[in-house]
Amino acid sequence: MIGVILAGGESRRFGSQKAFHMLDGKPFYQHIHDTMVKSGCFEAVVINTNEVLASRFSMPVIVDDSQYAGLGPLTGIYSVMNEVPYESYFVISVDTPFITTRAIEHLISHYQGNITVYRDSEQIHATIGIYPVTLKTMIEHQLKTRCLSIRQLFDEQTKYIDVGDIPGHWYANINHPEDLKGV
Ligand SMILES: Nc1nc2c(ncn2[C@@H]2O[C@H](COP(=O)(O)OP(=O)(O)OP(=O)(O)O)[C@@H](O)[C@H]2O)c(=O)[nH]1
Repeated sequence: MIGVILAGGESRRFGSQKAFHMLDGKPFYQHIHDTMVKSGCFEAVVINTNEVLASRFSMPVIVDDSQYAGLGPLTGIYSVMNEVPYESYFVISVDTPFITTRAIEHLISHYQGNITVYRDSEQIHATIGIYPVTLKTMIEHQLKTRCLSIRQLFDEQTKYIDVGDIPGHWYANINHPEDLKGV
């Protein structure tokens, strides 16, 4: 499985690029990268971003396919599927810096070839999820037709795993600076 850190968004709500926001001496993206590597679950862990941000990372990145630049997370997933062909991809948004190895391992333990994502009582965490490569054609179709919601990929086979299975608020999604308070 390939670990994918999606880090090509605009961070409008946060006010500055979340990927580089420092938390305990490390930028968000580095926290997630270190946790994914530490989990030992991945053949490779890749950062995916847009052309503008690419040079700001301290490690090699996969840049969004220029045909679909600026279209959101689906562009990121599609670009990685193209550049790093593999069976499946564990996708994590860069604004989820508290992810733990336990949470990663738990989701993987439920994966049986269909989309597998976390959810809580209020929302589905589509960007803490596993996506098989078999979706690539459908993702490209969605990009071409500008159906840009990841949820559009979900079907009756999609598996939802409760975040409560793993204690803690490791799934906190940091969209605004205030979201960091009390985590
Ligand atoms: N590679 C890539 N990642 C993206 C793109 N758009 C969003 N993302 C990532 O997808 C995840 C979810 O993004 P959002 O929360 O929807 O948007 P955001 O740009 O981070 O923040 P806002 O501008 O405040 O909506 C984040 O990790 C983003 O970095 C894109 O066009 N390309």
